[in-house]
Amino acid sequence: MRKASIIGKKLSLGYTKGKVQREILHELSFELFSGEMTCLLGPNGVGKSTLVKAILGQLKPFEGEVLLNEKPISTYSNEDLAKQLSVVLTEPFLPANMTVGQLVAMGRIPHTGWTGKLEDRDRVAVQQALSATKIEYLQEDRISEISDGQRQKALIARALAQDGKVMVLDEPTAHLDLVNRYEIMHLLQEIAKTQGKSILVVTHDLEIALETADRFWLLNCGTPLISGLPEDLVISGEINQLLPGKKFHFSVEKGRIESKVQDLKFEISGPEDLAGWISKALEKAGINGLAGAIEVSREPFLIKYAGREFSKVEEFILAL
Ligand SMILES: Nc1ncnc2c1ncn2[C@@H]1O[C@H](COP(=O)(O)OP(=O)(O)OP(=O)(O)O)[C@@H](O)[C@H]1O
Repeated sequence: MRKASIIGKKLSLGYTKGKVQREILHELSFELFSGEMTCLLGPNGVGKSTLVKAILGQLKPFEGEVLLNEKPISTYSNEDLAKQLSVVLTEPFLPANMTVGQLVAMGRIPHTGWTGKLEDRDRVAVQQALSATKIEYLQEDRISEISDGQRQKALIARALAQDGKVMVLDEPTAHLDLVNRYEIMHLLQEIAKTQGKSILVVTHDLEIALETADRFWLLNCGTPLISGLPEDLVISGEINQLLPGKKFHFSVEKGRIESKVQDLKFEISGPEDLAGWISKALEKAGINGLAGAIEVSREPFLIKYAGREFSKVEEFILAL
């Protein structure tokens, strides 16, 4: 039986300026389950951070309520909230001289108070967090002297040391390279599974989220929040809510976003995956159509066109 740590009930959210209320999100309902990493996706400005603020109890809803472990979030004291919810923000201020170990120990503040005096159980929690994020070896290093990916892991470790059931991360992979982006998202999914946490990640990284997330929340203007397994949303086509324009769609076969008209412009015979890459390169080169068919083979890779053969897409494009 799945357990929801956070439940949103008909939430209407927005901001008040003077006496004017500006509603951003209308009557959203959702459940954030334990043991899962949920990715929240949606276009810029749709209200993802606004929703996160409400989930963290930082923004009072115009209507509806957020329940944390079945109790309205508004009834929790700040101290109790800090024991239940941990947050990793995009660009937090970090004192450069602090070591990774000290940073992670800060996660224990809700348990130790501001004196920061660690008891044995706090030290155990810090070590467990360093070990879960695989950064024990960085414990004595200064945070100004480690890489962006390592710093991100240290921030995740701090949130883990806090030991709440719910972890919320706002774009934790922004500024990271591809390998680090995969690594961080895999790590978060593993933590959700093994430690039974509810992890909510706000991200624009659709392809990595597809690989790693247990669940997607899709947010779009004026529509209810869509929650489901990423695979179900791909199969049903609901994933295209993220690409509302006419230009792009999500290719179910290729598992990535592509231009809708791309494959129609060229007549390419041969393996479909290779044809897709050739078509993409031609389009990028500004070639909108060709008279005659292109033939492509895999081993050896050869493009045949108008009686000539090319072993690289670049040579082919130069010859056109
Ligand atoms: N403190 C605020 N006061 C008033 N309006 C705000 C405030 N914060 C955000 N907004 C407005 O709420 C809307 C949603 O913003 P929000 O930051 O939640 O979007 P987002 O989906 O997180 O965007 P992005 O993907 O660009 O981070 C925007 O129109 C924004 O201008």
